[in-house]
Amino acid sequence: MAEYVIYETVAVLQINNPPLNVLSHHVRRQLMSGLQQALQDTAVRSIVIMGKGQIFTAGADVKEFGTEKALSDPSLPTLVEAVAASNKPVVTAFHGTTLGGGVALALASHYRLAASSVKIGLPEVEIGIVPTCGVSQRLPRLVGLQTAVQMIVSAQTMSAQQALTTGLLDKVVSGDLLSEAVGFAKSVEVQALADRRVGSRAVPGADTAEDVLDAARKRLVRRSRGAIAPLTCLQAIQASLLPFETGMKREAELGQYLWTSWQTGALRYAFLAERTVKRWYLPGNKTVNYRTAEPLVINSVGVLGAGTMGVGITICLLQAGLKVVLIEANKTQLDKAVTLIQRSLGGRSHSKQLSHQAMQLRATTDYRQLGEVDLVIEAVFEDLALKRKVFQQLDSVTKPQAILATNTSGLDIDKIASATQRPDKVIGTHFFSPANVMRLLENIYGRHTSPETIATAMQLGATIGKVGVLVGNCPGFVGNRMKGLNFTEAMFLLEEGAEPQDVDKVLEEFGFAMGPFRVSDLAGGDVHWRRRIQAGLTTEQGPPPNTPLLYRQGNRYCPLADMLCMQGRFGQKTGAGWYRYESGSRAALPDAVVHRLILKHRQDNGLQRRNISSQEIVERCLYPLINEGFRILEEGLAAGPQDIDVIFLLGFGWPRHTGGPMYYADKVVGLGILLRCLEKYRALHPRSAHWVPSSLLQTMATQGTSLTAWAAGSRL
Ligand SMILES: CCCCCCCCCCCCC[C@H](O)CC(=O)SCCNC(=O)CCNC(=O)[C@H](O)C(C)(C)COP(=O)(O)OP(=O)(O)OC[C@H]1O[C@@H](n2cnc3c(N)ncnc32)[C@H](O)[C@@H]1OP(=O)(O)O
Ligand SMILES: NC(=O)c1ccc[n+]([C@@H]2O[C@H](COP(=O)([O-])OP(=O)(O)OC[C@H]3O[C@@H](n4cnc5c(N)ncnc54)[C@H](O)[C@@H]3O)[C@@H](O)[C@H]2O)c1
Repeated sequence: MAEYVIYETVAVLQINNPPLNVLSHHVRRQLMSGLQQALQDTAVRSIVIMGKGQIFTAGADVKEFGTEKALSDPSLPTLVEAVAASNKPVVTAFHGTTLGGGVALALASHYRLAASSVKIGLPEVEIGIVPTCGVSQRLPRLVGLQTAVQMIVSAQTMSAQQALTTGLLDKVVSGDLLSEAVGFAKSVEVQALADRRVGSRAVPGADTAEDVLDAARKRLVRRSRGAIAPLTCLQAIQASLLPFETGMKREAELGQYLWTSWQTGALRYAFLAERTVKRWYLPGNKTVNYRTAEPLVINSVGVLGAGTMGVGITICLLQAGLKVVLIEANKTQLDKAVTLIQRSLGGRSHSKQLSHQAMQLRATTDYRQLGEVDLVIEAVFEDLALKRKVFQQLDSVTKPQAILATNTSGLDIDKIASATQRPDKVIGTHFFSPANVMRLLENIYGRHTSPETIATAMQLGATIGKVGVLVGNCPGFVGNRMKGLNFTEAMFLLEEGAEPQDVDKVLEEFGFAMGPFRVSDLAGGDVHWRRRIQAGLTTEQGPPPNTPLLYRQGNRYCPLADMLCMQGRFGQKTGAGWYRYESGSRAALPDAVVHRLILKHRQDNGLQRRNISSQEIVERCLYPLINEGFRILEEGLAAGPQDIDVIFLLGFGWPRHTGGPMYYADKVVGLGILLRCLEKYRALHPRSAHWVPSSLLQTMATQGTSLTAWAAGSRL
């Protein structure tokens, strides 16, 4: 709702729609009637618009998008233009987070003032729409093209000081916002409004417009990777160079184009899915959930193993203000890790300038130092016997109530837990590389993991700024189990005629930040090699005795990745993998050694080379992965498709404008087409079981049920 209060000659319209004052239809209706009342009331000489509670407003109600309510009268564009047309000065006063439609209201107003706490942003591009309601036309006129591009195309937020400097704000106040706003409104009641109407101004610095727009266009073409919103938003900003009314028409056209594109649906789904997975429950037992299970308080954490992951995990924990005890068996590695951690926290090692966070780190080779920690995250080599040994040690050195978590990429949580006397306190906390950058935390519960331990791991994720997703225990869990098939098929494509750079290029054009072979080189090919050795698929010397080269454990098998690892080509960490890397550079350069290895492998095994289309590369690399997602839902190892999609959006760089693998299958490909495609490849590749369609998918495709509808009833 919106409240209407008169302060002498000032009418104050206060949005009151907790928690985020979003501009839902009922709020818009009340704002509009309040505005009309103020305009008709002759005693009223100025109007203030502001918000009650934590923030001014998070903008339009995203949950109304795609429903009639979003455009129900008064739509947001109508309300905003009514403010712009006011013949009484309108002052918008904002505080806290102010986003989207809230900025539109402010730009249509004659004056803008804000509390110093304000954070101003235009996240529309992130949900695949143009910031319409005049934002793309008025903002450049107020702050110039460069700043408008940064705010609209890159969704960069602005602080109060920046907003004042750029001219977005007229005043920053530190006292009581309401009284400051009323006082300010009174002070401008006699001012002329003509030059206060932002739409009537020219865009400052228009003479360099083409350079600014060109530079932005070049950057976006490189970075958009199939997402249409950023370039469309840039076109809308470009229209601000036209006369205002012409520009407004162009903005509406471009707004309609994105509003009706499938990508905005996918981006909105991704936004809401990240929030939905926070409301976790145990698949198969809804009584255990985020409301019923109480997390333990965690103040100090032990990290075991100071390698690639241990370092990233430690940085996250320290940045969240937790105390960390870092244990590493190899003293040289430990010292290297401490230097890396201190550097990334902004301090220099061995100097008084260590940041406060870095001071919370204790690094040692002595396990006994873990005696007082509340939780331990183990990140030693991916070896089940070794992990069971260290969990036994942890069981004896840590306090009985401490939680023991493992960062394994896919080993059996129950097997690790059974090495301890406290399997109820053992859980998988699977970070993604680089652990201090990737926002995902895949939490894996075992057969005995208690609700309290699950709640603690989920809370830990939120504390360190990660999005926690709860999944069940199976080889590779959800992420790596599905991703493994993407990599398996990518290697088969090499046997059949492609080069690593061909496959990576197609998947990067599809929208992935990196293709499967570049990702393998980043994470280290040895991690998954250790897993294949653990699974008995290969050995450090090659195929296990009496095992065919191209067929293992009942399935077609490609040994190319093993061959690279046997040569010590683990990727970036060894300077060569599927690509070669010049020293100090992360640029992946095609490598003749790999080309020759693939050629020889084909010749030695009578594998015919053929041309492979981009469409086939997309289908072969993504559809088995999606099919495996359906199997995971069937097995009850994930609560819903959102959980799987968030894992891929935040853990594997799945292109956000396609919503994630399950949404993409459901809304873009179509389950019927997906099923037929799986059946086609099943016939072509009978020795790969991953082409057998999941029965859940078959049921849905034949019954014409959508996955979203299937999942809708299941969330808490
Ligand atoms: C065919 C005809 C075509 C006509 C074409 C054009 C018509 C145009 C008509 C509309 C014009 C719109 C114009 C305007 O420019 C558009 C916008 O304003 S778009 C919205 C912009 N705002 C956002 O994207 C908000 C993003 N939100 C956030 O970044 C964060 O939520 C936050 C505000 C920073 C708060 O963060 P947190 O404190 O961490 O809280 P959560 O994120 O967990 O959120 C809590 C809760 O609130 C829900 N929520 C958040 N924002 C919105 C929102 N804008 N609308 C609705 N709901 C929102 C969130 O989902 C959580 O919900 P829960 O999961 O608890 O149910
Ligand atoms: N690298 C990735 O992309 C990635 C991503 C997610 C999960 N993981 C998992 O995280 C774990 C660690 O992987 P990593 O890439 O950081 O490996 P790594 O080889 O970089 O580091 C492992 C570290 O553990 C140390 N160590 C070994 N045995 C120890 C012991 N008994 N006590 C203390 N320290 C010991 C080693 O000296 C080494 O420094 C593995 O289980 C891996 O599967 C890795």
